[in-house]
Amino acid sequence: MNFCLNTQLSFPYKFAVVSASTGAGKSIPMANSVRIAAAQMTSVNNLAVNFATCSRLVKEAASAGAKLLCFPENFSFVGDLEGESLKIAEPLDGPIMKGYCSLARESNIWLSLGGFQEKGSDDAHLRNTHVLIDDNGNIRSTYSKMHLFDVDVPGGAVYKESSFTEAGKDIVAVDSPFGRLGVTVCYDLRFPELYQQLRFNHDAQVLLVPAAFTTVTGQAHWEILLRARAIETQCYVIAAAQAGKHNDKRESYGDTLIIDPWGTIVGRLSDRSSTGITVADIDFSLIDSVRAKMPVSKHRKPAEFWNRSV
Ligand SMILES: O=C(O)CNC(=O)[C@H](CS)NC(=O)CCC(=O)C(=O)O
Repeated sequence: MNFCLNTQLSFPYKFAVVSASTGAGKSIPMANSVRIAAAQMTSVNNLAVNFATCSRLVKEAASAGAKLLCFPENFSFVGDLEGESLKIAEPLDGPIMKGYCSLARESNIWLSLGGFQEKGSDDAHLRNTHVLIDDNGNIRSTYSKMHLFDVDVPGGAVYKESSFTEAGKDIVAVDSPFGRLGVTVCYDLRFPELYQQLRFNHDAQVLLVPAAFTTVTGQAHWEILLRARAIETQCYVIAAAQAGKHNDKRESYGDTLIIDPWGTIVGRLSDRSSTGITVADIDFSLIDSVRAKMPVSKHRKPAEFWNRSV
């Protein structure tokens, strides 16, 4: 086993990051860290095709030593026509989710499924639900997207997510081998208060932001927003993205990113429109050192400070 030494200069002081390599070119995570991966894909309106893609990416992630693979919003289906998503929406104990639970169990890997079309409270609505599955195939948490994308994208399409989707109301943070995960979806990214809650009231260390950003807004805002969330919360951010043309009407920006708590991009695919994975090690000592050197949790004003009558 040989050791490769790479010194990360992104922090205000030099520190050596030593990662062991197996000699076969595959490094293994440092002592106080764990390997994760984020997937990028172009989901289509075919459940079996998307499941096959996800299965292939799971194998890639597992062979890279990742213990968690994060998939983007709409991983299992992107509708072509109006209402197609509603037709395939299922409950969490339906065949679609059962298939992904088996995939997690058989591959011995945790899966973050960034936006499952979960059957809603009536036939006209679904929930856009982020499902976290452990490596035994058990559902560990579900979070339904809180902020719905009702937006007239400048120079792009008009979206009305609330016309077919019910908004979630619950903030979800869950303990895992990858730290305490703050669970969100896509458009939530634009609402910093959710991430402030996840960090400061729910002790999140790693924020999950699976998405299907439009090409117009992705070009303008995707990386900036993600790096801002990582910096202001001092958390890792794992942002698995839909990429490329889903059909003749819909295209996603892509650019799957993994960002460390200092705001440094530590994972990215070279082609933001390709299908594949990017891998990074969650370094818990980096989270602790960033937070110790810049104790924003001690410096921030309490809620009552802002609500006081002046
Ligand atoms: O369509 C679905 O099934 C799931 N929902 C989505 O993918 C929605 C559109 S309806 N997309 C976004 O939220 C993109 C946000 C975005 O692009 C931004 O915030 O800039």
